[in-house]
Amino acid sequence: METLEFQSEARQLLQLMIHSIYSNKDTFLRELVSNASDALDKLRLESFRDKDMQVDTDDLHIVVESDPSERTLTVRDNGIGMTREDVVRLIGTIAKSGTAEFLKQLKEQQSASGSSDLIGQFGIGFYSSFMVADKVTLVTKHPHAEKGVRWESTGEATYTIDDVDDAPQGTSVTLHLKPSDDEDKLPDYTEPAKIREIVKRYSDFITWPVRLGGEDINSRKALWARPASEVTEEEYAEFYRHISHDWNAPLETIRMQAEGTFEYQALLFLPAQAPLDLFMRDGKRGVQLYVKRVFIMDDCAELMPEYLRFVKGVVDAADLSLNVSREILQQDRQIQLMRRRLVKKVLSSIKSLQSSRPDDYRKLWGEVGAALKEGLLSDHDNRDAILEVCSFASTHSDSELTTLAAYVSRMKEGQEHIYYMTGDSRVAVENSPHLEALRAKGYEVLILTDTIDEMWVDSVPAFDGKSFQSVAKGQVDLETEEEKSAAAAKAEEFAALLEWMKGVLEAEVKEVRLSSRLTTSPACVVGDSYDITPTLEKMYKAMGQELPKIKRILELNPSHPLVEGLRTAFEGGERESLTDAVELVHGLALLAEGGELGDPSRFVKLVADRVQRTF
Ligand SMILES: Nc1ncnc2c1ncn2[C@@H]1O[C@H](COP(=O)(O)OP(=O)(O)OP(=O)(O)O)[C@@H](O)[C@H]1O
Repeated sequence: METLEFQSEARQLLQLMIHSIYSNKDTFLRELVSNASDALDKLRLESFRDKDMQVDTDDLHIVVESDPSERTLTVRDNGIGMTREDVVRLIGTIAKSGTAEFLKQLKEQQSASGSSDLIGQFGIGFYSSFMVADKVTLVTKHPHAEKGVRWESTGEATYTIDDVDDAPQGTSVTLHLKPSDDEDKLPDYTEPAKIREIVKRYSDFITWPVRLGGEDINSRKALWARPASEVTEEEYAEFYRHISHDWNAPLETIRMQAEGTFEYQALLFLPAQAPLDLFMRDGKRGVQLYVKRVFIMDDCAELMPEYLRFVKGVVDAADLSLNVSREILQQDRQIQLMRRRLVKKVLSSIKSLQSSRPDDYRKLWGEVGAALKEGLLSDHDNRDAILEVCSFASTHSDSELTTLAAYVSRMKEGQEHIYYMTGDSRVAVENSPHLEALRAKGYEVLILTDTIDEMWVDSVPAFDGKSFQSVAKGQVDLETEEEKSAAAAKAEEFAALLEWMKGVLEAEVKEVRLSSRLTTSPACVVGDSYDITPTLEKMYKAMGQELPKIKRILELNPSHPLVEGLRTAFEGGERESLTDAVELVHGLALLAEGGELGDPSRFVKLVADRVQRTF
């Protein structure tokens, strides 16, 4: 027999369970039944794939047994079981993404209010047994392992692990229950009526029989196969928890049914809270594939595109083979058709949420909007539908986001484009000089600060016939004919200075020109229409991509006294001290947009030098 230590995160979680004041302790049984059900799914699937595997799949089931005199409760399945390595890895450590984050939140919340209700928002799994038991024994056997394994722990720092010669197929988990105690809200879990009640409440839809005293106690009716009118909100919520491990109720339930040549039923959920792994590299997609009520696979990429990875649920197709593989799914035209319909349905559900339950829509957008926007790049067919459900910050309101339709409805007479500016933060964008002329004209500007925004704006041509125009790129055409001819005259006056400045700043900029976007600032830097933005440039560099230096354009405000002064001095023949001044103007323009200076120490020296001369 070996004694091993729990990994430190696992230990923390166990301590939380042992000392849990979480009021709903009944849920431990749901977790055990849910694990058993997954193990049965896995065994059946393996046996389809590996015909030589020596397993008995005739009567796959879950048994719950209690012994009031010993005060034990056992949940047993004849599923896939675990090898010794599995037990150490799966039970001794917590590999689940988001656990560290959960523990951190829990600590913060505990220090704030002393409550631990957050436990209820996290899939707590096997360890939840320690809410009700002071010792847990697990015996398991995997079909590929010669011997079984016996694991035991009191939930303190260590557990023991030992070989077992005669373990049956599958897993049994035996809880040595704490004494029942009404005060501590700890009912007697050895009582059959209590067990029956909990299984009915949480696990009724489990596709495998759950047996108690030789009797099946769950109805096993797949929710998606029952008439919508018969399924209660609670049942949907329980099912959602079972498949998503999200303890919040779903924000929206979507049902779909297709009959005819290719029959399928879908039950999908939109979350009230983003999955913890939404932006993690190995994050999962949430749709499971069933064939005629039989679980086939998790995380089915062929059914839901990546940008909709927050959608959880089940698709049950009637006409596929139980042996269906990912490769087959990828090539199947019917599956592609089905996926297209599922995507359209999800997008239209979000759209109707937007109009019928705007608060819920806003909540959803806040949680998953950044993922949804990825679809603007990857899903050209549905681009318009995605644009319709997008919301953005804008100069119209400090706190409320706007849809594009609302933006368009507020467009000023003569305004042709949807103006936007990308940047690191709202403050940086709002204070940037690029916005000045648009502000003066009363034009609204979208403020785009998500990383993904930098990318989709370049590839999405228009919304409702109005093209997207960056206020920090290209020429911003805001002038009337009169203003244009005045500007042409000004350009003439400044031509020599601009040419000379371009020479001075040759290493930094590709052009110096007069601006139509400035009203109060002396200068700003802008990109050409097809140049990548400084933020994107930084991102590519951070990913290790070598890029040629991207020169931008310096724009001057001809009515600013500083710029006027430059011209006067230039015409007076001044060159040497003007060179420094030109460098300073360029540096100021970079700082004003929240950008980075090429050579900060030189800039500081130039400024210090100027300041000194004022004494
Ligand atoms: N009855 C069982 N049979 C086979 N494997 C099991 C069984 N119970 C647990 N396991 C294995 O142990 C792992 C950890 O279980 P645990 O309940 O802690 O987390 P989980 O089920 O992965 O996630 P969650 O708790 O969020 O549902 C499972 O993923 C599974 O691989």
